[in-house]
Amino acid sequence: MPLQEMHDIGRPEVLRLTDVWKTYYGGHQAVKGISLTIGQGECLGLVGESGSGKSTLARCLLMLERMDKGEIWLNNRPLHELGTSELRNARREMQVVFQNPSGSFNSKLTIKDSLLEPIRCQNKGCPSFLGDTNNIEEEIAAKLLEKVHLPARYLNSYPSELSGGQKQRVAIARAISVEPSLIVLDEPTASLDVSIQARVLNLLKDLQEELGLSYLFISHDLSAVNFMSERLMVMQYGKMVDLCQRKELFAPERHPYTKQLLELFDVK
Ligand SMILES: Nc1ncnc2c1ncn2[C@@H]1O[C@H](COP(=O)(O)OP(=O)(O)OP(=O)(O)O)[C@@H](O)[C@H]1O
Repeated sequence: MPLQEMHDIGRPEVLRLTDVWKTYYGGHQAVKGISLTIGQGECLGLVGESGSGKSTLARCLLMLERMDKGEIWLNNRPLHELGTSELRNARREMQVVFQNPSGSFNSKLTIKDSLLEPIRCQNKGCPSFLGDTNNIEEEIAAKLLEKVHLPARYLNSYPSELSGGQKQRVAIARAISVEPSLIVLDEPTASLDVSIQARVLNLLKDLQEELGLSYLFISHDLSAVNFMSERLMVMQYGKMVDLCQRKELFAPERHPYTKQLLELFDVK
């Protein structure tokens, strides 16, 4: 039985990938026949060493990279069949938080303007989870910062005035601001000091529980993936080699590579 069929995810489906393949110019096959599903309010963890194809898969599902073949369904809409303008709208239902927060901001924009960019672009008002803000931008931005535990005084700062961890918090606030169906977290803590990493992971987890967010959490670090995710998927050389519920991670039938990662990251 194919690995992806091992689980009834037991909740409405947000994202489904079917048999996704990606070959780069020069012939390197980075993604080889990956299928997966993510349910509403679920965090699916994707782990694998550097070069295993995790980011390529993420870029394919975000339709930033053209796949060789495969299907991508978001809220039961076939993204792989949409034309450019429909795709632009559908893509807005997904937000991404990348590894390097500095690269995610325009250095000339204040934190307030960066934060409000997606809401303005999508002509959206105040996100429902913020309660009453009278749709006043200043108030929306301040409340968004509050959600990621940053004081409103940073609204008029520029990205260069914030630490890496603070910038990543702003990137998270920006991602949740448009109430997306799915947030792709691509190594969101990899560029941060070890002391800050756990705090950002805790924040992501708290927000997921509070707002019922759906995540694809990508990392090379199995302990981080284990902390964040209800289900874990393991990639090696572009293929999915293992898929399990968190509670099954230590089961004897795990793939040898999963067992290797468990040892490497000393997951208990
Ligand atoms: N634009 C590209 N052109 C050619 N090859 C690429 C390109 N991007 C990635 N690759 C190759 O595809 C493979 C998968 O890369 P990818 O970045 O998806 O892996 P990854 O698991 O996300 O690794 P990392 O954690 O280091 O980002 C690697 O061998 C990489 O060198």
